[in-house]
Amino acid sequence: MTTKSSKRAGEPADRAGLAALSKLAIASYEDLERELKAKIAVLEAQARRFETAIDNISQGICFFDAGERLILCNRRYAEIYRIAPEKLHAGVTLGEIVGYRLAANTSAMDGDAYLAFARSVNSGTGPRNWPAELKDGRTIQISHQPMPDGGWVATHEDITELIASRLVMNQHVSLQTLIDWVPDYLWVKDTESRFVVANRALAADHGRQEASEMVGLSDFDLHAPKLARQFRASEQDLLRSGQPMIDREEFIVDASGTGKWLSSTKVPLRNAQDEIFGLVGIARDITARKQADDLRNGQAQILEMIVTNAPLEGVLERLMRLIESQLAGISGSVLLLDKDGSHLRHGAAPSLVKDYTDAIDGVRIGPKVGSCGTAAYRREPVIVTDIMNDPLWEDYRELAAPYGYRSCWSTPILSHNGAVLGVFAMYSTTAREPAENENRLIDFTTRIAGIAIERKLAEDRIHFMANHDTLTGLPNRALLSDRLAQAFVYAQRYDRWVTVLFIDLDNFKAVNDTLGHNAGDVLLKMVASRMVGCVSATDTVVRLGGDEFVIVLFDQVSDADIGDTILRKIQASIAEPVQLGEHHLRITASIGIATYPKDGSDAETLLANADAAMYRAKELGRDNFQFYAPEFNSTAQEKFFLQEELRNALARAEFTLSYQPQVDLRSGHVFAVEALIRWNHPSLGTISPMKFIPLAEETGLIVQIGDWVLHEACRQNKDWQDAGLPPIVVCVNVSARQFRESNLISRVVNALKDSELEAKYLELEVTESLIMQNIETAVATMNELQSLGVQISIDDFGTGYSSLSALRTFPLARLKIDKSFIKDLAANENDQAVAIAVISLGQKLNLRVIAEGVETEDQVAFLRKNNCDEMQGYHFSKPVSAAGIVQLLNTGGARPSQK
Ligand SMILES: Nc1nc2c(ncn2[C@@H]2O[C@@H]3COP(=O)(O)O[C@H]4[C@@H](O)[C@H](n5cnc6c(=O)[nH]c(N)nc65)O[C@@H]4COP(=O)(O)O[C@H]3[C@H]2O)c(=O)[nH]1
Repeated sequence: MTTKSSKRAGEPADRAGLAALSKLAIASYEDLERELKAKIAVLEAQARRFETAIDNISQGICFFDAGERLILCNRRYAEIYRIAPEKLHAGVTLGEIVGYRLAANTSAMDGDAYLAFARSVNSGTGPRNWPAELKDGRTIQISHQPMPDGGWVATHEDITELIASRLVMNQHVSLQTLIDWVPDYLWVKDTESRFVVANRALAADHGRQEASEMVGLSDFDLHAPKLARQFRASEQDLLRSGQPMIDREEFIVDASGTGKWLSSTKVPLRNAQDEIFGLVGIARDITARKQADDLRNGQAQILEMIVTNAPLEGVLERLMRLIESQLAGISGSVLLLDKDGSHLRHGAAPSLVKDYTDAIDGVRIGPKVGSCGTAAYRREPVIVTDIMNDPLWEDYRELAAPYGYRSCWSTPILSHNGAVLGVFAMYSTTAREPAENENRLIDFTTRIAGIAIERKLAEDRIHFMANHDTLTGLPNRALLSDRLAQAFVYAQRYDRWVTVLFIDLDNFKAVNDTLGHNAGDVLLKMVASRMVGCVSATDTVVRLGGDEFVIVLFDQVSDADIGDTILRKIQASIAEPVQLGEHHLRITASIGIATYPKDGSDAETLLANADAAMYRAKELGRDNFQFYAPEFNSTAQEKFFLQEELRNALARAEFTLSYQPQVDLRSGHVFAVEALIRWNHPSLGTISPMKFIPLAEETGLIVQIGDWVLHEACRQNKDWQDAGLPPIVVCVNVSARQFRESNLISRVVNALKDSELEAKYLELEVTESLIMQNIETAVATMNELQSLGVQISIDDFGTGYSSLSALRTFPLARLKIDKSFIKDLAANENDQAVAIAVISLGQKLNLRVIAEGVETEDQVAFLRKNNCDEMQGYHFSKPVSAAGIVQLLNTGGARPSQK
């Protein structure tokens, strides 16, 4: 414009100039045009680059002028809204574009609403961002920037996928969060058993801070190779078979070194094509439950051990192992109270160092004896949290120090009635107090240990009782066989002898019967302990039962020593006087001796032979000992033979009665006879009642035999009377067994009835010991007999231990001084004293007294001098036949009975 106006003003002045000017102008124009074209080319290149750039950005972009006309938009904008690009030329209005979008279903709202919204946005001065959700379901993020000239520029970005992936991301994040909250292990593994997903619990227990650190690891990175191989093998099986693994119990050791039991479930993962592409796993820590199960099972197992009498050491050791399996870093120990009640002995401590347990074995209980000795002393738990500082450990610290034991919690083990049986202790190598679960286990353990120990003690007691005599505490017959077997083995090995003494107390029965069982028991205990005192610790004193004892003398060089030493010692110690209440007595023994191997090479034979020797000693007057000789066995055989013969003797009428006269010492008249039985055996000849009456008592035949004697004596007496002889009393011996028979009275009545003898001519002789067996019944029986008119006398008086007060209540006619006191009457002051005492007792009780076994004139003189009423004995007459009595009565004269 400036160039054109200058050319018109200079034309009239210079045509050449004008031409030149024209040339110049043309030249300038061409330059200008060239210049402009160049500039346009540059601009066009820039615009192309701009358009190319705009067209190639991932966002849609559009420029609008103030009149809402499109200045420019890129290809992406057209794509986003699905509008043909040619429609989006410069100048097209926003309203038209909204129309295209409505048609393409790419508008977020209808046309007017959209225009109103766009204008309101554009009325602001600042940029705005919003997501527009198009009707076709996509989401477009729009950034709107108003321009100063009233137009605007906006970018449009299709964020549909982004949102979707964010959603996925969010889901993923929340899933991780979720599984991280789960206290169980959760994981997903690929087909190579590598972790793809893991939760925090799994990661943390395997030493990883973040769950993501587990991704890519395998079990070989977490566990020992063996365990990892197992896991891999089972997972590969699962992946191959497609079979899930449900609740399998697995043991692992985590990164802290703690062992854990897991209950694991693993399930294969399948894709849409049903192909397995991995597995998902969940594992729950069941260590606590497993421990509780183990505890329960262990407890059941231990109780079973207790019930089945497993050795106590085994039970306690199992118990210690059980509690140690429940607690980390704890060693258990049980100490048992020694029999002496003041020391603790090693019971079980499988995890304590042996040198240490040896050192404390036998520790004395007391107020300052570590934890255990003090706990037993105080009978209450003693919790020492630091051995190194606790005053209770002052004297024992050095023992524990080398092994690092720092705390020791001891609890006394008590019996059901509160007696201390031992101490249970838990040792820890850290100085601390027991935790709650440890306290529970202490309770549990002391209870179980108490049951086990008590049971063992009871079993020991039962075993002791089974093998020992309860009264004396001596081994019994059951243990005797064991001891003899041991003794034989020893004797064989070392070429020694074993000697068996069979000991039977003389007249013990009389003590028992007259002084009562308590006195008898005291005597037996005393004798037992005396015998134990006579032998060495390796020998055995056994009570067979009753008053029979056996002593096994081990390790004998020869039996020659025995007679001089031990035998006399035993005899003397048994015979030492004994004070039983008010009674002072002396008991003797008959002893039979048999020696292994010469008298028997097995227990049974040896004992039988010692027994036979003892019988021999009895036969030889008691209070002596006899060495076994083979012929003694014939005595035993003879006894057996006699017993058999005795059974037939009544039927074969082999019994007769002899009668021994009884004489009044003052008048010299026979006033009674004692009926004495005789057995006339066809081949053995006459057998003494001393021999067969005890056999008859043993077998019970005495009842029938005694009945026969009663009938025969009454019949004979009545015969004598019927023959015109002066009436006398017939005395019949009644044995203990007969006296106990409930029908004794009726038998007596029958005998009197059958013989028609008046009751006053019958006297029954009973022994003192017989009455004392059961005083009340005896007195009742005697009263009944007395009411029949039958007299009663006490035979063998002085040998028993009747108390005077009891004697007073007996309905007696006579006392008979035993012939053992009469025998040495002249020389023995003791016997004289007894005889005088019995005579004066009779006088005091208003009873007649008869002395039996009177053989000499001296004895008669003594008895007369001491006012004894009557006598019986060889001095006057031996027992004679019934005919002999007739003769005697006819010649010697008889005086009538006083009754
Ligand atoms: N050394 C000596 N002995 C004399 C003298 N005077 C009599 N004897 C004996 O002493 C025994 C007296 O009888 P026992 O003490 O009742 O002792 C009797 C009695 O306990 C028992 N016995 C005898 N017959 C019977 C009977 O029918 N029934 C019962 N149950 N026992 C009887 O047998 C025992 C022994 O009777 P036997 O051998 O007949 O012995 C009789 C008699 O022969 C004497 O001066 N010196």
